[in-house]
Amino acid sequence: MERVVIVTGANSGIGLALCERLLTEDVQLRLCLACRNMQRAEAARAALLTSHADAHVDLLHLDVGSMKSVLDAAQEVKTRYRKVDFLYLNAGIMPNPQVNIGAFFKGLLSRNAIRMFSTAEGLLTQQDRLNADGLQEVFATNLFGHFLLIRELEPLLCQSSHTSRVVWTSSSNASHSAFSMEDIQHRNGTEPYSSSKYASDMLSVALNRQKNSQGLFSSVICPGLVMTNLTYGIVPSFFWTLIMPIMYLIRVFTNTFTISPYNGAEALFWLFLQKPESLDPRAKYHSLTSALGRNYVQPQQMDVDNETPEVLFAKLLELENFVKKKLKSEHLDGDAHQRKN
Ligand SMILES: NC(=O)C1=CN([C@@H]2O[C@H](COP(=O)(O)OP(=O)(O)OC[C@H]3O[C@@H](n4cnc5c(N)ncnc54)[C@H](OP(=O)(O)O)[C@@H]3O)[C@@H](O)[C@H]2O)C=CC1
Ligand SMILES: CC(C)=CCC[C@@H](C)[C@H]1CC[C@H]2C3=C(CC[C@]12C)[C@@]1(C)CCC(=O)C[C@@H]1CC3
Repeated sequence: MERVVIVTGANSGIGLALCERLLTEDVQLRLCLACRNMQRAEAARAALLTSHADAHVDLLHLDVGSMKSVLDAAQEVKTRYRKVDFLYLNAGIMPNPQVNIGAFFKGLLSRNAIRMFSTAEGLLTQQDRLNADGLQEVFATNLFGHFLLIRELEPLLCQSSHTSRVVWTSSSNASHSAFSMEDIQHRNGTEPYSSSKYASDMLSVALNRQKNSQGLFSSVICPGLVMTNLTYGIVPSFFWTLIMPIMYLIRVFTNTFTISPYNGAEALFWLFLQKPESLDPRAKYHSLTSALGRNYVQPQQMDVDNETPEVLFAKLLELENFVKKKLKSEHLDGDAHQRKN
């Protein structure tokens, strides 16, 4: 039977590069691009079909930052497919990023310069906002929408007859210190991106603990520093072009400067080829590119303890209940309003 692969945020950057690589590997796949903007999704589909004319590429409307959209999309997936083999949780945002220039120059002169270039630790802050569901937008998009999607697709992902995989596009910028269990949405800080990515690392560990026995395996990757719309939002593209020679020089010292979306998708693609039983549930798989341009994947243990992931999982379940109740009551209010008029 053909394998079903769903990729969120598939219309650009690392997600689109992954789709291209998956079809090159297996043109028999049923590949589903889950995107919030259907025009961009159509364009991505057309681009994929240019190089893989016989491919089966489906489109799914999914705004992973809107809980109603996630529930509707999951319903649609359940009517279309009988199983999901791979669910790539790749959509992500970093709104209003600010680079701390002072910290950058200080870091440049310190012993931690290479670490700073690979993790951006202490360099970046963002300004988040509330979305229409009353959730912090970065948390909702990067983590909670994906959590809800997994929960809704459990009947297709947790089947004893075969294994399914979820793969999180996390980041080296995920940071334990940015995350607080008392403020999982990061309402009060200025590093919502680091917090959401750290939460995805923990959630993956919790999912493995709870769902491996039901045939569901979760993995985490970091694509390295890649030139995409996300990074062009941090520093304009002309600046990246100007400093590109310096970027290739830095690559000599840190192989985390993967730069192209194709290279960045290395770990996502590599995981597609692996048997889930052979993977380490506590590892983050890094896409790396050597100074000579060779792509490879290296696992690194995540900074996650044994208990905290379970606490986060329980908190997310609570929030799921709350959000679903709220959506239901809004729906009933809407119906009553319509009957009145
Ligand atoms: N670039 C980098 O250096 C790094 C990126 N990452 C992660 O890689 C992932 C992919 O990002 P990247 O390719 O770089 O950047 P892009 O901005 O090119 O891709 C992000 C994708 O996510 C989609 N997306 C954003 N919000 C939503 C939403 N609410 N619902 C559905 N789709 C959404 C975007 O759609 P649209 O086109 O409509 O905006 C786009 O397709 C992200 O999770 C990011 O955090 C991690 C480490 C480094
Ligand atoms: C000379 C030079 C390369 C200057 C650029 C300085 C910074 C703008 C970058 C240094 C490390 C980068 C980095 C990211 C963004 C741009 C930097 C801060 C990310 C945070 C992008 C998104 C991620 O998920 C991880 C990246 C880590 C490294």
